[in-house]
Amino acid sequence: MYMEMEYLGLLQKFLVVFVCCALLWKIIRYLLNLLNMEKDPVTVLVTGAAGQIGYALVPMIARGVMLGPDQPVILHMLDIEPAKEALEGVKMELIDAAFPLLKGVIATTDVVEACTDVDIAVMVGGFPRTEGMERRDVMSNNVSIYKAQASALEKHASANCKVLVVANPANTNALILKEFAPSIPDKNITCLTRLDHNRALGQISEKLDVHVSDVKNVIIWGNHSSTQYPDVSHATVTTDSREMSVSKAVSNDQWLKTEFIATVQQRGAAIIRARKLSSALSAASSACDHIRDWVLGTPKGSWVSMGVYSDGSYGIPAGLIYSFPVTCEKGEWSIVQGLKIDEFSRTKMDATTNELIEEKSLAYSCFNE
Ligand SMILES: NC(=O)c1ccc[n+]([C@@H]2O[C@H](COP(=O)([O-])OP(=O)(O)OC[C@H]3O[C@@H](n4cnc5c(N)ncnc54)[C@H](O)[C@@H]3O)[C@@H](O)[C@H]2O)c1
Ligand SMILES: O=C(O)C[C@H](O)C(=O)O
Repeated sequence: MYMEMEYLGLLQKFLVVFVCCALLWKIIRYLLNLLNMEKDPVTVLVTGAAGQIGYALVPMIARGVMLGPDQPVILHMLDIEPAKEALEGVKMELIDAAFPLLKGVIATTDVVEACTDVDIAVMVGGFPRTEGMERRDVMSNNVSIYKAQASALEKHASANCKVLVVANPANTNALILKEFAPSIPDKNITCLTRLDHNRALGQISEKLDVHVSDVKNVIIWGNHSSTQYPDVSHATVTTDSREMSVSKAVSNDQWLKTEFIATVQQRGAAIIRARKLSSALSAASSACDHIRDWVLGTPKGSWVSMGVYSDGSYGIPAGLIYSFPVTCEKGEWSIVQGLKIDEFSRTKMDATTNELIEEKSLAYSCFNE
């Protein structure tokens, strides 16, 4: 009898220990889950946020289109005094949309407040060219805007802040920003040519009547302007699980060398003619593609186009922000090396280089104004 009671007591103790351990394990798993679920928020600055691209872009960022569906974000939106009320309206809408990933919103006209602790800066605000305006006046205005914003980013943004310039002239604005933010690494300053890249994919997919995701490895070389060179000589298309070159699939060199190039080069102008406004939803979506691939990496076997600081690759002078084919891994881009450049491509790449050299010297001539 005594033995039996001792046995029951032991069993009871064992059960209590077992239940406690199970509970403890559940609590540990719950805490681990919590840790895994909640990444630290990334702070994203959008300048010119009250404008058209800004209005399309900020909800995409808040929905996770730019940084992924599990990445919380804090949005900093900057615009100028005349757009202050409209900017407040955008903030109200962001709050009303109740985005689960959106952990905070600042809407401000103060460049220092906007740039503080920013991890990613998307520079959409700038001075547009209006009818009858001289290129020099446009450049001079952009120099003063990008000079001030570069200094604020340099002093107040996160140490490894990644910058994407969208506002035109995008390549040269990015170069100005680089010049006035010397402590931001060259590799962190880029400009948007992904829209042109996506336009080139779109044109090929329409021509071949295939889905756009079946086409890859087009290249935009050079400036985000009508001198850019959309190049399909290394592009491929996959149909019925077979990959073949775009030039073979299209089988119309004349079209590829004339109409296709001109359509991509002039697409921005065609949209302005049609909408009486420049592209906004496609620009915003492409800006998300640019940052997403830069931060999270490009898919294996494919590249994208980014305006980056030239290191002299493919004979493009170092010191220009030029669009190259790049792959991205672990938050770093690298220019795709070793592609064969024929004479036709060389001529086109040089033409857009020359335009960028001219823009650079115009910008530098405004530095001391
Ligand atoms: N790289 C590309 O692929 C691409 C594509 C489309 C448009 N763009 C360019 O993007 C820019 C924006 O286009 P949009 O249609 O949104 O123009 P928009 O005029 O609708 O908006 C621009 C916004 O920038 C603001 N702004 C002006 N100066 C500013 C400053 N100093 N600081 C902060 N904000 C400022 C304006 O108040 C305005 O709200 C233009 O320069 C356009 O040409 C580039
Ligand atoms: O704003 C423009 O001039 C056009 C824009 O850069 C675009 O490519 O759609």
